Amino acid sequence: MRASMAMRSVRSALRSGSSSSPSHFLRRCYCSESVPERKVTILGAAGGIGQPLSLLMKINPLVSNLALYDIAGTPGVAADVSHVNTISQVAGFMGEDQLGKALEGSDVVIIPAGVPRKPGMTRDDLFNINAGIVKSLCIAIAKYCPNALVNVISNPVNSTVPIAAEVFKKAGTFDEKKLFGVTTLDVVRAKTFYAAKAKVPVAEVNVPVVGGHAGITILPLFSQTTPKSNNLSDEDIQALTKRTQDGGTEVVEAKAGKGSATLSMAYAGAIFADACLKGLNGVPDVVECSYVQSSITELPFFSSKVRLGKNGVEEVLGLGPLSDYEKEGLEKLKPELTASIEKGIKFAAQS
Ligand SMILES: NC(=O)C1=CN([C@@H]2O[C@H](COP(=O)(O)OP(=O)(O)OC[C@H]3O[C@@H](n4cnc5c(N)ncnc54)[C@H](O)[C@@H]3O)[C@@H](O)[C@H]2O)C=CC1
Ligand SMILES: O=C([O-])CC(=O)C(=O)O
Repeated sequence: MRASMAMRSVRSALRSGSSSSPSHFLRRCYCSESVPERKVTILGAAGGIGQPLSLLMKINPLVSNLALYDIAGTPGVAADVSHVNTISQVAGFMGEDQLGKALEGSDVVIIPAGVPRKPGMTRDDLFNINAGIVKSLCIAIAKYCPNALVNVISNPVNSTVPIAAEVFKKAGTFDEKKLFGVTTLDVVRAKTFYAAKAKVPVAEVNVPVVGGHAGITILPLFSQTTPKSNNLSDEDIQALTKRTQDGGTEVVEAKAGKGSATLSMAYAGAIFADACLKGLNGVPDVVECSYVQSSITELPFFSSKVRLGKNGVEEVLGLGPLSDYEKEGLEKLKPELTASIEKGIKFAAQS
């Protein structure tokens, strides 16, 4: 009796677009309902994010094939993850000559490849190394799985997504509906910090986070939070905004030279990839924030809520009503975000 109730709730979670519920996400690993075959490839799978993300994708029942690629270390990660008794088949790929095989037939490619920050660095300080890594991986994506949805995690996301777009344009495969910068961790943080401050159940909290993914370009819209709390002052909202903007730095400093967020990022990346898979599978009303090609502001790339569907982005949703504080934050972020976008485009054009 209890088992059949559990299966019913698992099945309804599979159908529903509420991809952000952690309990649904974990319970679904016991589900055997038939869903389309889907291949997910992780590029950078042996890294700090890549390993836990590989595990989380292994327990996602929407995944039938999981390809784990890195320049080193993937045989061990793949062997380890492959012993988890869930339905997906796992294969490890190592080195550039195996990249094509890792990508072939992929529906969703997740890119956490690249170097992370150390204390004192900005995300933009990673540009010189990560821009080239993302570029070369995107050249391979254009060749081997041009129709895949691409989830870019590698920083600086504000620039690496425009780089990916330029690579795909050059290859003639660009589809703006299929390219995403993963900003889910900003949403995850905003929800966590807000729930703790407002003393509301964290699982019920929703906060859109718009703009980009670095410092002041991260703009949480706490005025649109649900459930609404009336016990927070303007100062509280400003402090929550700042903490969300500095969330990455908080982790970088706490790790004291041993990298940046990996576990919470793997969780966030798994939520976003799950939302992409649900959209591909035709689940209605799947909405997540993501950094995409956009016309909701004058900036060519912008993060906002997007509705995901069978072809990727179905609709880029508008910003909704903003408080005066958020309007000010929006204007302040535009010059930095514009410069990061231009830097990415210029790099792709020159290299
Ligand atoms: N979008 C977001 O919210 C977040 C983004 N990040 C970013 O994610 C990236 C990865 O972070 P970590 O996993 O902590 O770093 P890490 O150094 O632990 O792992 C990176 C992995 O990428 C691999 N790699 C390097 N070049 C590669 C290539 N050409 N092809 C395939 N794999 C390659 C490395 O071998 C390594 O295993 C960083 O750029 C970091 O800033 C981190 C946290 C949050
Ligand atoms: O802060 C970093 O370098 C990693 C990152 O993007 C985040 O944790 O949001």
